Amino acid sequence: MEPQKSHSTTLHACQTCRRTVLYRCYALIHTCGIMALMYHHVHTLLTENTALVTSLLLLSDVIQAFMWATTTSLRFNPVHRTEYPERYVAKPEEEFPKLDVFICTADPYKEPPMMVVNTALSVMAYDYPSDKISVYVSDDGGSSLTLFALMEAAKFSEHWLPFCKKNNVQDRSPEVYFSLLSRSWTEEAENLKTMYEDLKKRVEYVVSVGQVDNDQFHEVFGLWDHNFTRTDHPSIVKVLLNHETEAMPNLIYVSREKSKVSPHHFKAGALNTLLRVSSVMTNAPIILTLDCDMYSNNPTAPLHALCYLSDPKIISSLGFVQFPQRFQGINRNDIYASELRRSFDINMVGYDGLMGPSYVGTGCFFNRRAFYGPPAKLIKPELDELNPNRIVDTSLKAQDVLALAHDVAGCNYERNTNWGSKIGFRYGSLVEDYYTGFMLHCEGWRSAFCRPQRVAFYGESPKCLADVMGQQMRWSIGLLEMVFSRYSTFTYGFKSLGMLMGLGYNYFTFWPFCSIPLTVYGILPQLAIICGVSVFPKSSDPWFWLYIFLFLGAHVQDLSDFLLEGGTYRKWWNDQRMWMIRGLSSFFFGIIEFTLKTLNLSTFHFNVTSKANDDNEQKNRYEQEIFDFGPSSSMLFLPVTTVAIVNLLAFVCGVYGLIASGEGLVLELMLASFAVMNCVPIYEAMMLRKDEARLPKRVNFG
Ligand SMILES: O=c1ccn([C@@H]2O[C@H](COP(=O)(O)OP(=O)(O)O[C@H]3O[C@H](CO)[C@@H](O)[C@H](O)[C@H]3O)[C@@H](O)[C@H]2O)c(=O)[nH]1
Ligand SMILES: [Mn+2]
Repeated sequence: MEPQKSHSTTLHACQTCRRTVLYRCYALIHTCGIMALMYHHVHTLLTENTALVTSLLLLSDVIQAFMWATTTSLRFNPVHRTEYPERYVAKPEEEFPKLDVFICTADPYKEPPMMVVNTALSVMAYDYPSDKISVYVSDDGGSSLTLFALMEAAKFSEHWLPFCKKNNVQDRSPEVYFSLLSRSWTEEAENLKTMYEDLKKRVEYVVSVGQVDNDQFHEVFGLWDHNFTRTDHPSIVKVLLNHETEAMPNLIYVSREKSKVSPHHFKAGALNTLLRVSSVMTNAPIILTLDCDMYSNNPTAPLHALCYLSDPKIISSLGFVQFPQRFQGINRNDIYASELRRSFDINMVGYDGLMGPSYVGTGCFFNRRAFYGPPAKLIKPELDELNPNRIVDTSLKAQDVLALAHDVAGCNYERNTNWGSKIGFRYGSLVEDYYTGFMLHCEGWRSAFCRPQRVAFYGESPKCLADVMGQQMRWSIGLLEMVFSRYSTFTYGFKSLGMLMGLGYNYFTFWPFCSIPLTVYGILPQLAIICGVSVFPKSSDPWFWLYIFLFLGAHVQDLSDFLLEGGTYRKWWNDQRMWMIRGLSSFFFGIIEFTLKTLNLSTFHFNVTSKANDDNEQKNRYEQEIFDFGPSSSMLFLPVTTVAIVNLLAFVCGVYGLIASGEGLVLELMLASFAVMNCVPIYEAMMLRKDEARLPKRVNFG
């Protein structure tokens, strides 16, 4: 398809990917293949005496077919967009809208305060009028250490921001900038580096002793007395930097009130608090949400987002502009598939051609209005001060403004209001990001996927398998909460979004259910080999070729998606291996945890993923691409190791059978071989390795 002609005034263009036609044709063929397979199963079910096995295979294949349909909806109209920020910059500065940045942190030990500092500094230093930026940091850990670090950051920013702008520095996270040693330093840079290192020492010292010297800053830190705990404390709002006194961004520390008896809704609750506090103080029409590890790597990111968010033709229904999540320090072949290419790139391009990408919790610029009801119907909040269209003309340091800011950060504020249901980030799922984006799309908001050449944000990804599994288990539970909520992607989703986008949203919510086919295909045919019976058609049977075709078709297309969106063959291989491991651990236990949670037998919290990188051995293992099962390998790995062992046994039996009788169970054996190839790192960890990150015997043998 021809690229859209871009006139010199248009700020963005959109182009359909070239693969589209081919993909649509293939979809038709694959659909026929799936229907044939279903016919085959039903026929077998009715005519042969293998009810249990066939039903299990049928169930698995129905789930896989649905999964394939959801993926296919995202291959229906993939698009690539381009922005022209240089045209935006040509505007007079007065026309640049105000920008409120939200940064969430929750635990000073899993999320080191220096990380928060770097993220905050990197966005404060945006190529954007400084006095239009306000950075709000939400600290759910209620930690004086984080506040102390941010006070230091405020002081340092007065040197850092002018330096970046004067020298057109591209890496505006000081940690990144100063770690690039190959530069030839100017004296100015050298001085700043010393200043930064002193700051880092002070912050890290405070973190290591666990408290701030109370005598020195009694006025501020006096709040942290012996009654203060992270789960029980009053609301704190501190203006650390303020552009009324100088041409600097605002920097505001917020720790909402917590009490053990009020629900706080984890990150969604924190974000809603920031929505209100920022409304009261600055009420910028554009909001950027970030996790504390996601520092800015591209100083022009806001301009890219504004190419969409300022376009009068689309703004009335444009809810948000999502940037991909990218991670720093991923090892060469990405052994844990934590780049999540399918989630953060491939699928996004697909959604983008429908209604727009889902919200992924970080690196997203919102239209503030989107949090207050559908495009055509503003839902008024309970206070006039929270109205998204209000123009703020008072000082954010005025007494009444500060008093109200503390009020709206109170833990009982949301009682009997629309917050979390009709207004703001939505409650009820541990994947508050996916859920909120879904609800906004259902209301009629659209979104755009923005992927500038220079990556806009970099974050941390888990560096050991146990952490990856923990994260994905939390997601699985959150996704199941969505499936079984009133606004299920299955029912409400299809009704509100139509067929393609509805299917697209079910792609993720369906993840946990994939543990069923993975378990069945990981055990059943293998047991069949061991017992010497067949579950799949023999190689002389024409149905044999249908299996070959479907397997190859699905895998080759998956690989092609991967390569077309910038992946490599090795990363794809690791990605599909992780899919198997995740399916047998995170998704599997996610279903169990969710069931327990629904029956009130367990409470699963938002366990924050650790971003601290201080374990050198773990770091080394990661860099050498050695699977790290963590020091205390949990039950989580039991299904994976069981499947690995069963497959190895089946493989040996199968090969033996083939040699002994000349004719074997070809499909079953092919499947077992495929699984064995995937399980190599697991065998190594079980049998060959001696280091502390191997799998302990306890997990090997139950
Ligand atoms: O009670 C809480 C719990 C978490 N967070 C913050 O939420 C963010 C995300 O937490 P993290 O542990 O990093 O989760 P991930 O699994 O890495 O995050 C992905 O998945 C989450 C949903 O499960 C989304 O919120 C994230 O944006 C998305 O990157 C962090 O900044 C936390 O500080 C809070 O503010 N309050
Ligand atoms: Mn994260």
